[in-house]
Amino acid sequence: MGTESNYQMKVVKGDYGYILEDVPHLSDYIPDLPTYDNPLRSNPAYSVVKQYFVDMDDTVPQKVVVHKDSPRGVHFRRAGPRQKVYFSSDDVRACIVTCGGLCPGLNTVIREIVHSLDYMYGVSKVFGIDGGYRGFYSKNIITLTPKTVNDIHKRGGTILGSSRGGHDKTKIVDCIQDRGINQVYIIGGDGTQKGAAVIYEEIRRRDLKVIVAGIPKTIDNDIPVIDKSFGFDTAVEEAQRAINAAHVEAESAENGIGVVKLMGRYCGFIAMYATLASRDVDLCLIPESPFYLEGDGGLFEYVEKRLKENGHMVIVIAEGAGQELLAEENAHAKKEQDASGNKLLQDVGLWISQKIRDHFAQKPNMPITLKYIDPTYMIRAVPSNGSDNVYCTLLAQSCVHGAMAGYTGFTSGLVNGRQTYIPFNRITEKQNMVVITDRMWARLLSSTNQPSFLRVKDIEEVKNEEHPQTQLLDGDNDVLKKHMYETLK
Ligand SMILES: Nc1ncnc2c1ncn2[C@@H]1O[C@H](COP(=O)(O)OP(=O)(O)OP(=O)(O)O)[C@@H](O)[C@H]1O
Ligand SMILES: O=P(O)(O)OC[C@H]1O[C@](O)(CO)[C@@H](O)[C@@H]1O
Ligand SMILES: [Mg+2]
Repeated sequence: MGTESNYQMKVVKGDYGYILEDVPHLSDYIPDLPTYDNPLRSNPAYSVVKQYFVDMDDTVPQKVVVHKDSPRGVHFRRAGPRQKVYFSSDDVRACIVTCGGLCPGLNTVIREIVHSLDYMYGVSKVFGIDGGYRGFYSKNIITLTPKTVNDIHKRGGTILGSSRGGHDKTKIVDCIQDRGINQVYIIGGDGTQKGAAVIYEEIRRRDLKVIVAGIPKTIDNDIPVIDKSFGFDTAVEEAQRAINAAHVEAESAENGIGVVKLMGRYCGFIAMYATLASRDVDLCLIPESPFYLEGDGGLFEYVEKRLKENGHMVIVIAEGAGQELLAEENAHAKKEQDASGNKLLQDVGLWISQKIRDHFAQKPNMPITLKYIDPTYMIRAVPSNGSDNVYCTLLAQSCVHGAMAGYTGFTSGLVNGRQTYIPFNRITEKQNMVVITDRMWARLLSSTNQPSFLRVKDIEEVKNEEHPQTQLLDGDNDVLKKHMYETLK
């Protein structure tokens, strides 16, 4: 058994290759902290529940598919209430901030943090930060009570507002310190969690008894380690409406083509799942799977074939797909970024629609009718559905349990169906992407019957790589990921 630690993570090694990537705790840097009995112990609703409290040694494996001789592998700390807490209810001053793009479920998470703190831990001082990170130092804070947040889960967006950019570590931590805040709940995507890690480091440098806890939010599902992000199911469901409309339009015209653009800046999860859910989609294009238009095995050839076979077709395209083709065509276009430094994309939906129209304009015997639907912001702005509401509730409750128990520098996340605390650096070190040599993409290809657009060179590269086949299925194909990152840069 050995332990290595730094500010961000404590790695505990056990027998048979067991590794616990543990999260920091207040007691790592503040000695002799008082502890208190968890108020849930005397709460009639919970005290009768057998084993309601999580055992200190409970951990959750990152990989559940193992072989006879596999080492036990990486584990994360299991989330949930602990017998002892590191805050008395009256001492807690918590704040919540939402950053980055919108996502269904943000309001549910806010509501559930406020409710969990109050109903489970008797905490009444909870504040909202207005408009993302910059709100810490440029706006007044908002008081949140169970009553004021009671109905917010029925609305899309975030009642706190959100923003990109404006992360000023010193000003943010000064504000936290000046206002006596000791629990900071940060809801946001990969960029937000990077910002949370920076805040946590600064808090630790100043030796403050302040918890920094993240809740991963990303409609794109681009955060690694976790099973999926909240709002994703809602997005897939909402996308069905656009796909249905595209299908109805396409079916009603001779050689009708419906094109639907969905979100997914660097990864095509929404497009892939929306396609699998719909069954009306004939072609799904995602950033991870480069495609080409002309020639054998190209997109035009497939569109023509599909129209001849079926008389109509539906194309779903993720916004980040084909960006390298657009860049080639507009080599002189200015490379723009948003306030957080994210690359601003060109409209691939419009582009592909025009390319298809131009192609068929040269084929007078095959006139087409193409309708382009861009529902991207409509999908992001809806309230979360039932299953996402449950997911948001569990995430928020787990996060509050962890903070009260003194854990800090963590993101609350679902791993293999279990709530866990994940160190920030595991969440921020890379982005989750669709692995096109994985089973899920193969399932999509067999469902749509579209070409894979893989060139012989790509296939050879995968065949020749040193990893055994089973690792490809676990989604760890470094050769293809490297290729994808290079394409997307
Ligand atoms: N490396 C970083 N260090 C500190 N702050 C960061 C970093 N990257 C992003 N941020 C801050 O995090 C906030 C949100 O980042 P961003 O706009 O990239 O959205 P996100 O959290 O990734 O969500 P999404 O991409 O899903 O919309 C912004 O205020 C940004 O300034
Ligand atoms: O226009 P905005 O709000 O900056 O956000 C657009 C981006 O945000 C995301 O929804 C991620 O939050 C991406 O899919 C999209 O590219
Ligand atoms: Mg992001």
